[in-house]
Amino acid sequence: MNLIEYADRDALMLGLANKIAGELRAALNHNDRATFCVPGGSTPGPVFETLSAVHLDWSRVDVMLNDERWVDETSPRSNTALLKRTLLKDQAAAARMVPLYTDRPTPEEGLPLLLKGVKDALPIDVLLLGMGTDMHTASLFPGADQLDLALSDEAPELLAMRAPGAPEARITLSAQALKSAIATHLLITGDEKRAALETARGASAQDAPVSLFLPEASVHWAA
Ligand SMILES: O=C1O[C@H](COP(=O)(O)O)[C@@H](O)[C@H](O)[C@H]1O
Repeated sequence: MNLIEYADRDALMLGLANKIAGELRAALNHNDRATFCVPGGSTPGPVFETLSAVHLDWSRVDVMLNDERWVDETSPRSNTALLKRTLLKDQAAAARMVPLYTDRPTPEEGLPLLLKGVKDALPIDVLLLGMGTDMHTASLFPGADQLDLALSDEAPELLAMRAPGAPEARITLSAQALKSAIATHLLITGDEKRAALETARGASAQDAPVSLFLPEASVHWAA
């Protein structure tokens, strides 16, 4: 694990956005298209805002969420709506979004309609992950109903997920799909998440799903 500590959150968000932009540019130099896989939640907004103004050939970038809450875009909990508001505008409006939500009552019913788009976008070039204080990442939650399958080598690329710590049903990329990434970054802020990171380093993937990604990840932290 490569832990990078920043003087403050502004420096973190700017530094991480610049690093990701460089990695996307490098991927586009070698391939026709690049896949950028991103978290939702409350933390990454400023990174997305900075990236949205960066000049690169966004028309060749596929942007895909790590996971989505099964709510439509009118909900303040929609990761898709967050992404449209903060990243997919300005220069980055030209990027292609890979949907992780469709208007069906449950993720099980929606998943077959989304799977091909996800498969076509894999492997991931640049993976940005978030983490909850419970050490979940994407929607790989400790105690989730399909966690064993999602962490296994037999997992499909996309799974429905329900967990005691998650208020609504979810859809998530499996660990294997996320681990296809060439570059992996974990974005965390605050003392509580820093303490959770230290706990995760010595914990199993069942107890701390984020631990699975730490060996390859650059972890970006500011208080
Ligand atoms: O529910 C989610 O939570 C995590 C962490 O979110 P944060 O609000 O603590 O930043 C996020 O990475 C994930 O994509 C999201 O669905």
